[in-house]
Parts: sequence; structure tokens; C-alpha cells
Amino acid sequence: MTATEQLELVSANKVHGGWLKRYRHRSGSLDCDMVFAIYLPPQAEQGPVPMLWWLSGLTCTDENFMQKAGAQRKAAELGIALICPDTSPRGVDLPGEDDSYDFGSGAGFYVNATREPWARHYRMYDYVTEELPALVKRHFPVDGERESISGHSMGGHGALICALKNPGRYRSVSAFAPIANPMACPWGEKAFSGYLGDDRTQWAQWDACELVKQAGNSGAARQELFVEQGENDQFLEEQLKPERLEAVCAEQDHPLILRRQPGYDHSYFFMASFIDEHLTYHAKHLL
Ligand SMILES: CC(=O)Oc1ccc2c(C)cc(=O)oc2c1
Repeated sequence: MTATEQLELVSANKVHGGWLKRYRHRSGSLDCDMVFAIYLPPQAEQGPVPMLWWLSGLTCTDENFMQKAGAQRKAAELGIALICPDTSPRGVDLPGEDDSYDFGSGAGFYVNATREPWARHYRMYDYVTEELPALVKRHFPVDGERESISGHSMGGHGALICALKNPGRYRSVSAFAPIANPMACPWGEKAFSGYLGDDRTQWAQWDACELVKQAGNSGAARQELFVEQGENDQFLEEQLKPERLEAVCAEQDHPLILRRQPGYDHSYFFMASFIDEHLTYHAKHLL
């Protein structure tokens, strides 16, 4: 811990016997102040609990999942901490940062930007895989050896790439309506060209389909991917493309559970409907 590290409590609410707390801290990797949310189940009063990281989607902050998904009841029952970072650096005031919902503020895409002016602050991959986990492990009763990851849409993409880029790190990974092949959809092409430049070989490091292709060369065991997808999702065909992940997983013999749910859209109503099953899935790997 650095001598100056400070966590400022923003809010605290008791939920299902545990505590949902929000904290502000100075992020070194993003070079700005950030807020994250953590739900500690009642079991955390007795000793360290395993963790589920939740990565949210475009336009979200640390708050959406905690307020809308209804995950705390099951997390309290299972004894799993939930941790939700914000989705981009905040307050850094870069030109054009607030011009659109799918780039800049609220749209960090969980990559480390290499292109100016984004490279100094837009390092969400380092933030969610290194800086914030280290901080959480220093300050809260969590078991650093037991972590899993999940997310929605842009955050589903984030969860998949974090797991695929770090074999053996997360006990399990799941995703709701992930942007499965960002190199080949308008959201991803805009974000990757803006943050990473025009060299598509660099983009491949941040694309779940490309990482599944590369996973066979790492020597590590292939980790199962659990994906939930609503069939009435308004972004399904143009942006999400789960069939591409399905095809590449079949081609590479990479384990994938892809569940298509009739009638469900892209909203948090979809996540609220299946979050308990995802928590139960992660609990099988964490407990
Ligand atoms: C709270 C909420 O509705 O979140 C939300 C809405 C829309 C989207 C879209 C379109 C993409 C995404 O990545 O996340 C996302 C989250």
C-alpha cells in the first residue's frame, strides 16, 4: 500500500444482511479519481469470502448493476462478494470524451489505450485486472485466491477477455449479451480504432473470438465460457454476434455454454431474470 492510499466512503446500505458500499479512490493506472461498489455478504463478518467481479456495459457506472440486477439476495445466501467498477475514467476532460454514448466516458471497453489523447487515462484493463483487485484485497475481507468474473454487453466482452487473457486466474467466467467479436461490429470498430489505432493486429489482443483462437497456443487448459443471450435483444445481429463465438469455440474445441433465451432484450430485466443462475454457476467454482 502506498502511504497516501485513501478510500473515501461514498455511501453504505445494508442489503440482505450484508453491506453495499461505494468508495472513491485515486487510481494510478487511470490517473483520476474513481468510484467502485462492493457488496460484502453477511459471511464476510466471519472471514474472507470469494469474489465475483461484475463489469458493466456502455453508459453505466458502478451503480447500475447493484441497483437493478437484484444480485444481492443470492450473493448473501452463497457468501460471495460482488465488486463493480465504473466503466471508464471520469473527470479527465479529454476533447470529444462526452460526445457519444459508445466512446469515451462510460465506454472504456476494458482495453489499455495506446493512441493519444486516450493512452494516459483509458487503461481500464489494467484497472480492473490489477489495480482495483490489489486494492480490494488490501482493504476488504476477501479471498484473493477465489475470484470469478462476469458482465453485460461491453462488460460481457470485458469479462471474456479478462478471463481469456489470464488463464487460471478466474475460477469461472460468464457473460450476458457480450459484444462477442468487437473487431467485427460497429461499437467495437469505433472503440478499437479510437483507443488502439488502425493496426488490426493490435485489436486482436482484445477480442474474445481472436483470443479463443490463440488460447490453444498458451498451453493452459481451456476454460469454459458461459454466455446468456436474449433472442429479442435489439443489438443481437449488428453488435453482439454470439454465433461468431459459437463458431470459433466449436472450431477450436473450446468449451462454451451459450443459452439463447426467447423474448428477452438487452435490458437489466434480462439480467435480473438470470443472475441467480449465474451466481449459482460461479459458486460451484468458488466454494
Ligand atoms: C442500465 C442499462 O440499461 O444499461 C445498459 C443499457 C444499454 C447498453 C448498451 C446498448 C450497450 C452496453 O454495452 O451496455 C448497455 C447497458
